[in-house]
Amino acid sequence: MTTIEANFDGLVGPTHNYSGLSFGNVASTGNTSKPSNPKAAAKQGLEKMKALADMGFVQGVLAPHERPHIPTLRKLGFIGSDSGILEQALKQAPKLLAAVSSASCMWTANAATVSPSSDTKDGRIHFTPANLVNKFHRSIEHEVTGRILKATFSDEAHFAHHPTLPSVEHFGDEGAANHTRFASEYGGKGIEFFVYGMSAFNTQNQRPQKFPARQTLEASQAIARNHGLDEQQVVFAQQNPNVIDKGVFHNDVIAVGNRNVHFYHQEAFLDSAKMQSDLQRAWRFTGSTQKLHFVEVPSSEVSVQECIQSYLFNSQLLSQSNDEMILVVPNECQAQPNVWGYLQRIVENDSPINQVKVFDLKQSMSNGGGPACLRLRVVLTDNEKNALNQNTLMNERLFRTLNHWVEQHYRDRLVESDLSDPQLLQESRKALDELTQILKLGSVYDFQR
Ligand SMILES: NCCC[C@H](NC(=O)CCC(=O)O)C(=O)O
Repeated sequence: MTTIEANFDGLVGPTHNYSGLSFGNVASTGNTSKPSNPKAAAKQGLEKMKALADMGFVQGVLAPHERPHIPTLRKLGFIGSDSGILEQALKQAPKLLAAVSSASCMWTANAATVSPSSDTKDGRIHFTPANLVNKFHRSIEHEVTGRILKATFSDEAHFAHHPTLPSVEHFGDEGAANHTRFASEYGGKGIEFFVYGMSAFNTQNQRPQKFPARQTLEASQAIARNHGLDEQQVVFAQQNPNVIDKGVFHNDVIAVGNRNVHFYHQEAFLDSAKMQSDLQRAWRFTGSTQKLHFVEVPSSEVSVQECIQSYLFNSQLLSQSNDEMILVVPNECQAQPNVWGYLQRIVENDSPINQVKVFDLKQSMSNGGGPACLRLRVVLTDNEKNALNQNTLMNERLFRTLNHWVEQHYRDRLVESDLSDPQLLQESRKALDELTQILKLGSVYDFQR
């Protein structure tokens, strides 16, 4: 039996736009009100998915959500027809309209935390959709995310779906963006590594001062319990509050792990030495005979600022074979001489990273979402892979179908005032209705129920 790691990328939705909704995410606030190109955004994402599928990786697609989300506007007191509601919302609360129109579910690293079956007590894969409570526009994602995950991984013999944690700051949960798994082989015993921004109940602990800590220790602990993980294989580490204050709003902006490699910045963690010794202890527990590699990038070579601008660590670290790893980076890394120089050296040196592959993801990057933000990792055995919804897996045919679908339904320019256009709502619903047929998801959207 072979066990692999699949990537499920979020397909960019038809309302992708720049509304500056994410305080603490400097790309989001820095690009507020710039015109977006949803068509180009969706195509850039599809190109990455197809390239990974062509390289032999299992690549899945997660559908975007219905936006603008009229049910949320109704909940907040807007009444009447859909087009009347959009018009009133634009007049009375344009920022709210922007929030319920965001295509932010594209960043599926925030969709859920996933624990592979070899880590869990009942031998099933466990999913917990993230409550994303720190940002209103993202806090409305989890219900439909849960439905889409269930429509993709429906077989209860293999897949367990948990409800989200309580939607309050104390249990702020941002999903896999703050979670990494280490294991010598995907199918072996692994370490689940949870990184948090603050402890909610222990107010004496250090916290960021300027920007919010989106993930709490208490949320991570609850997920580890719910997923039935062995205490000895779980490590919790605190993010450095100072880097959160510089704009590292998720840990996956400053660290990435795969199998026996942890690639991270010197300033990523509050206590780097403790992070290393805790991981080493858990690594011994897994019984692995391999070495656990710590590839720490010093501030003298690449600054935190350069990491945030280039998204060096928001890369996908992928195993091409047992001893070859490839790093998938956004082309912003080429524009930063220190970062690009570092990447040249790392592939030449005898580090476990042997190859770098560059993608143009500018549309998503301008909202602070790089290659790693766009994907949710799911470790799968052969049986689990066969049990999931096969219509969501990327191949030549699905790539062609989805490109054609984007061509037909997406606009190539969107500004904030377009969000109240009733035509945009109709276009999006029509597109999504078709998409649920392409991916055979059933009726996952409110407008279909
Ligand atoms: N993992 C990357 C997530 C990026 C996402 N950006 C946004 O939602 C920006 C949306 C806007 O500003 O229009 C966030 O901050 O959660």
